[in-house]
Amino acid sequence: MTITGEGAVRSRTAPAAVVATGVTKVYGRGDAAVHALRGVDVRFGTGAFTAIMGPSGSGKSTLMHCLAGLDSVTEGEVRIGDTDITRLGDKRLTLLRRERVGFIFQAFNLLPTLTAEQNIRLPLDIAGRQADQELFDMVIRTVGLGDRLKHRPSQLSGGQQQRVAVARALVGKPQVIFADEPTGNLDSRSGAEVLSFLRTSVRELGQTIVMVTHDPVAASYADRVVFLRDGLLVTELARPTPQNVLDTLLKLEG
Ligand SMILES: Nc1ncnc2c1ncn2[C@@H]1O[C@H](COP(=O)(O)OP(=O)(O)OP(=O)(O)O)[C@@H](O)[C@H]1O
Repeated sequence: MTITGEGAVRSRTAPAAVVATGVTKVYGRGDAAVHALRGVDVRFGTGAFTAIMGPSGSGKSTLMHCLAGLDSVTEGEVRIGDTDITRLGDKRLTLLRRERVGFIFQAFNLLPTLTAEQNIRLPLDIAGRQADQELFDMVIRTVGLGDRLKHRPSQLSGGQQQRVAVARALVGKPQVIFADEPTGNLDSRSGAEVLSFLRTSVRELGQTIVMVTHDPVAASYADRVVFLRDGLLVTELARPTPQNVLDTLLKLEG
């Protein structure tokens, strides 16, 4: 496989932000057991934008939840930086998620009674951390929310709400952001805005992003796409385009 392009090279050569080794996940027991992940080895380079794709039921969400410490692994190891998160107790895992990981979900998960600005600052407030004002201002500028900071979520469009959620994930300077179908609830124009913003945060802030998506266009914003089938990582693409992502998916589904 030919790998060219700055982001694609960085995704392979940069020190890893997240590494999964031999990750298996079995839900249930006996006859009812579902082998959602069957031994996944994958690394995500620092400052790279990686998409996880695969047919329905291939294990994308399970993998993301295991990588983010939202679900336990059955076997294997997941490292975020130099921490093996599979060995952490609940308390330290909660702290690690709060301090070192950012999340963006399909449902924007904003608190309706707080303004956009309060939502953006909430994770820092909960962690008792001060926002880095320079970063905060830059994120607000880049995300184009300057005149919307005092609005509540119900007064914002879907695209603006998701941009608030992205800003909220970024201002904590997390080691990695996990995004689960971040454009799943958006029309294509708003989706493109959110994805461009994610790309900018990778390019300009060196943010590491791991995104699960069904959408070949969304995946084409990433530096690299890894593909799952039946709980195994089967192939990957560097410098993805909507067309080569779609072709790869069709092959996997065929
Ligand atoms: N809590 C659970 N209990 C039992 N089985 C589960 C659970 N969560 C997921 N699974 C099963 O694990 C497999 C992988 O599911 P997962 O949601 O990770 O796939 P996915 O690739 O994200 O799917 P989709 O694209 O449809 O969202 C599926 O067979 C699913 O039915």
